[in-house]
Amino acid sequence: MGAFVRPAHPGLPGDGGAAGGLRRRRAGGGRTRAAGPRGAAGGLRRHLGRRGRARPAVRHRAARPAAGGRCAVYRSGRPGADRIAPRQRGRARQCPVPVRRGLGLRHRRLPGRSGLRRAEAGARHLPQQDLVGGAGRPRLGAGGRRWHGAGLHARRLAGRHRAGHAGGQHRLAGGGSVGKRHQAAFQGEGHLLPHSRPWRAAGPAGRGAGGGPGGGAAVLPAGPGSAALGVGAVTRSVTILGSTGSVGRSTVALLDAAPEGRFRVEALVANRDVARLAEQAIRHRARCAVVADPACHAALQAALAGTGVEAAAGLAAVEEAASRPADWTMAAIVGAAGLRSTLVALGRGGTLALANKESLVCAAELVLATARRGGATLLPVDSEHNAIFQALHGQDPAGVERIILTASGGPFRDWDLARMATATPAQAVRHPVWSMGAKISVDSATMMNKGLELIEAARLFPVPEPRIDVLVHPQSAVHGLVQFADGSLLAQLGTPDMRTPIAYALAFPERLHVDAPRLDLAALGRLEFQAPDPVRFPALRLAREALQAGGGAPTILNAANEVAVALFLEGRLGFLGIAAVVEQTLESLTAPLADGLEAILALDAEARRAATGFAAGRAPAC
Ligand SMILES: NC(=O)C1=CN([C@@H]2O[C@H](COP(=O)(O)OP(=O)(O)OC[C@H]3O[C@@H](n4cnc5c(N)ncnc54)[C@H](OP(=O)(O)O)[C@@H]3O)[C@@H](O)[C@H]2O)C=CC1
Ligand SMILES: CC(=O)[C@@H](O)[C@H](O)COP(=O)(O)O
Ligand SMILES: [Mn+2]
Repeated sequence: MGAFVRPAHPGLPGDGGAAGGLRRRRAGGGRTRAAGPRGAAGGLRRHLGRRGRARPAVRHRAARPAAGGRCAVYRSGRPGADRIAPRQRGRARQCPVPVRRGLGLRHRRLPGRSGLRRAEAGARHLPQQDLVGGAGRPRLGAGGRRWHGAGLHARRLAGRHRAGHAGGQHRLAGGGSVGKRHQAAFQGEGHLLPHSRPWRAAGPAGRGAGGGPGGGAAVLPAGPGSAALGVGAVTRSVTILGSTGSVGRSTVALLDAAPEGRFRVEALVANRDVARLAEQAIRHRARCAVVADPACHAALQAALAGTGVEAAAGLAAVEEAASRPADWTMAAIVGAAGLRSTLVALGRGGTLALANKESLVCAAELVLATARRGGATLLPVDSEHNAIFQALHGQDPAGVERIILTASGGPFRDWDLARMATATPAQAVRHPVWSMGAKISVDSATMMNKGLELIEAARLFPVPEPRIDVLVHPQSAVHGLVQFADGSLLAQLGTPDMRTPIAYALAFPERLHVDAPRLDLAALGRLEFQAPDPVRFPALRLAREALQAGGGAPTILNAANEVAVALFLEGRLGFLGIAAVVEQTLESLTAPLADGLEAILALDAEARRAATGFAAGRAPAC
């Protein structure tokens, strides 16, 4: 179908061949043709079998020594070819917009944020954190309304998970049901269906967007009975999971700016930043404040003594905080460490604003099924997904042809591979546009962030993977685009300030006033777009391949990446080693779609062990 192009990959001494492993395995190391439309995913797919098919256990493959390799790029062979059939792969497409270089726009960073934060959810923490089988398991669905899912998405989920949901009519926001038109138009992963009617305003808090009794659609905009909040006079209760981080603090800043009485804080959760957590909790008179690290409990108790704010610590306390009734919950814990609390919040209904993309990457089906079961409304906060969500607002999904995620290109956008091999943590977290936590900043530097976002988009939106593109856009003014059947391209633009997408989720379907700098297009002058470089940024390809492979591959990808990023930040792995370790881990393990939380966490832990081993086997700082 598509022409097959092989640009030379210079490789590097000690580079683990991050650019070529899966394909090398498939192609036998030689020059080959693309393996048909699904070519890029063939390596993983062959091991995984049909997506979602139950297999007894994780399989290990013997570790192969990685070697520098060459990288394949697939390009669509004819104009519009990748637009025709959902299953065709038109990858790394040439950007139709002329490419220009050299213009930058700096994001006004949040005051007080240091550039280099530790990786809170890194390799060292997560497996030990009692994520598997620990105390306080989420009460998934307990007390929640039953999901009567039988529509397109419901059936797909039920097919992959033996979750026991059956029968009934899957209702969309606005009271409609998933129709044949949707099924015909979207055969992909998408679960966030904008309704063909304009989305409606909020109903009683705590109710899902299911549209009526027995509803409970997961990632839907408001319908009757929706938990979407609006900005009316009623006080809304808010919980922030990860309140001390970059997203958490932007969320608190919106609460600070809101009129008195508009929002009330139920719970705030952090890992170890007692001082900031206590300050936030006291200022907003939170009902409770929780640190995940039990070692910080005494300090938190001391900081909150006499304030009336309840202090708690440990994983069970984090989940208890997430289970408290709140109209709106921000999921902004970094990494898969945020999965359990995200599930707990979704399981009790209400609105969940999702920043924690890793949860969706490692456990999409479970997250979405839990949201449906709980009757929760899931609103995307990640800037690109929020932009696309805005562009989809009121649109008929049948008319959506393609979605485009923009990427800044990160701090190493113009670096060659030899220079990237020398990149330090301090350089990697210095994002050219956004001010963010350390982990996501490194992800931006490798472009794994865009890979995770690709998977996130495929899970959220009714557009299959081949019709999700990534374009490097250094100004980060255009956050996401949707292309429609009539050729229209709708985009959301704004200055790079997370308060804007968070506010959209906080007030949805209305809008809050946000004191973010306005985008000055005349000052900006021009917008540049270019195709990502798959040789210098193999992580994006790995994520696409994991998405195509399905099964447990995205879980493995995410876990290996978290390990590799944490080791990089600790100075124990070179920058190029991040993608190499992820690739080696993906090659070494095969797994079907994990069925249920414990299986997902077991696979996550297995991938972390494998990734740690691969990283240890590399020369220092490679
Ligand atoms: N930053 C951004 O602009 C964007 C971020 N995101 C996503 O949002 C999430 C958060 O990112 P960001 O705010 O940058 O991250 P930060 O590192 O800045 O903040 C992470 C937050 O999570 C807390 N935390 C870390 N580990 C745990 C744990 N095991 N249990 C409970 N709390 C924990 C931290 O607490 P403490 O401070 O005590 O360590 C902190 O509050 C990530 O998934 C990221 O991908 C998505 C889009 C944009
Ligand atoms: C703000 C946000 O959503 C981040 O995910 C951001 O997009 C990261 O920048 P990159 O585009 O460089 O990954
Ligand atoms: Mn993003």
